[in-house]
Amino acid sequence: MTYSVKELYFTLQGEGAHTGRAAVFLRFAGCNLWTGLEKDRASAVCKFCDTDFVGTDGPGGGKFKHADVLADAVAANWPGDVSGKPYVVCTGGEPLLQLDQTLIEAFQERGFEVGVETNGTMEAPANLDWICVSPKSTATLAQRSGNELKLVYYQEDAPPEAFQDLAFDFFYLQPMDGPSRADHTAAAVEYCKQHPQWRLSLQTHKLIGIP
Ligand SMILES: C[S@@+](CC[C@H](N)C(=O)[O-])C[C@H]1O[C@@H](n2cnc3c(N)ncnc32)[C@H](O)[C@@H]1O
Ligand SMILES: Nc1nc2[nH]cc(C(=O)O)c2c(=O)[nH]1
Ligand code: SF4
Ligand SMILES: [Mg+2]
Repeated sequence: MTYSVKELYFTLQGEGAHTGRAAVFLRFAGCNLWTGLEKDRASAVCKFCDTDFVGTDGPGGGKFKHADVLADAVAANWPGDVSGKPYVVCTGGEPLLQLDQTLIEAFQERGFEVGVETNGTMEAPANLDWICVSPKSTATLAQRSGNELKLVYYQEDAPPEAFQDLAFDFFYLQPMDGPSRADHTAAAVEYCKQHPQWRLSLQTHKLIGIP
């Protein structure tokens, strides 16, 4: 299968339970909840996306005709002279439109742990090492278990109470970025103080200006 990749780069995981961990970010092109075009944002299921996932023109992006070729490109982005377990975060766009067991195995054969950032509308492959689900508005949640549930807050159609009983190890609220980020942050802080099951996830890469 051919994989369409927007960009591929080495950075630190900025969000959630693995915040601060070195990782290769593999951003797949395309999403099932928004076209990625500004003209369609207001009518999309997911209206607050902070990411350009259209096309294959980003750094390290392109079309990869085989899992081994893409896994080699990811491995080439992991520096050879560092200690610790290599980690790849598959994101997008919606990675589960493309990420399959074959590609995950190809990463693992090269020594990588494999994480995913998904909107949860499709079930995740069974061989992933880390599953982060971030539910969106009215979209039906198919992937209802995993390692972390990271809810962008505040979404009128997706309150934390709708997810608090699902089978995840960690529950995070991530303030919605945009013009009202400060208000969303204050509201998330207050919710976490009142409901300690939930922890705050800040987008730390934005705070320090790394990708
Ligand atoms: C761009 S999405 C790609 C992965 C997948 N489509 C998803 O939505 O989880 C990566 C992460 O950024 C979060 N995100 C997107 N837009 C955001 C925003 N405006 N503020 C805070 N987090 C946002 C998503 O909820 C998700 O956890
Ligand atoms: N540094 C960094 N950490 C991230 N964690 C999740 C991200 C994403 O866009 O999926 C992201 C991202 O875009 N950059
Ligand atoms: S589901 Fe994820 S990639 Fe798709 S529009 Fe929403 S935040 Fe962006
Ligand atoms: Mg991002």
